[in-house]
Amino acid sequence: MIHVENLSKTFTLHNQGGTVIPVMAGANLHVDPGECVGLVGRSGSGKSTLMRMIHGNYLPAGGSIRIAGVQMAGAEPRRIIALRRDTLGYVSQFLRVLPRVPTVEVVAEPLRALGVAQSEAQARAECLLWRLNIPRRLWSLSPTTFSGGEQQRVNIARGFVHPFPVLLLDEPTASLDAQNREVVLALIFEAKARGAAILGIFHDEEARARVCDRLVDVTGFTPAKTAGGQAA
Ligand SMILES: Nc1ncnc2c1ncn2[C@@H]1O[C@H](COP(=O)(O)OP(=O)(O)OP(=O)(O)O)[C@@H](O)[C@H]1O
Repeated sequence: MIHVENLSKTFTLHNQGGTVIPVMAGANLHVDPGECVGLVGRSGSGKSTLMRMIHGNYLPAGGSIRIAGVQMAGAEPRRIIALRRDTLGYVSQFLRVLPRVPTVEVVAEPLRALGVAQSEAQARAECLLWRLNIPRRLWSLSPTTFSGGEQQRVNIARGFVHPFPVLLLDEPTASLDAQNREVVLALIFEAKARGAAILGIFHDEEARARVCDRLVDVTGFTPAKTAGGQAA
């Protein structure tokens, strides 16, 4: 479902004399349906950068990213938007929402974008908010004033409300207590069981060991390591 081949990335610092920083070269990975792969590597090795390229936020310098058969690198924006709507779910660490939109609508929005009827979208959103222990009295309020852990759970509910075939998870258990962490791990197991291909960054080592089938060390994709034609 996710196929990354010979991917490279450079950042150009336009406000610092156009300095070009190579951060990744020769990155290869794949994630099959029903599999959860964890990205590991020291801080600054490029885990988030790789995830953002796969989500289509960062443009690679070279190489290929195919998701469910679609070539992401260089795809037209409307193709990327369509892929994110149908196929590619993403749970980032931070919730970004429009002010004044009630929490239940924030969670139901991915279903509404797919044309799911309002009543069904709302019911599915409420079910996830209930599973993730967001108090019912908060469902009609905007999540902008919620605690960090509550916002993260709203983000997770939004990412799991539609059975996306591909899921990118950036630290999904980072600010959660033990009980909610178990709920998130259960959601990940359920997604794997229905055949989702999942790529995640988990600093929570125990969570990583429990849900990941394989680990990919991004440190192997740093340009210094791949210089001279060494395989990554
Ligand atoms: N927008 C950007 N502009 C310039 N450099 C960037 C940008 N984003 C990331 N980098 C650089 O790319 C490298 C990889 O960063 P990245 O955030 O992907 O690492 P990471 O492995 O996710 O780190 P951590 O585990 O600390 O979150 C770092 O050296 C970082 O400074």
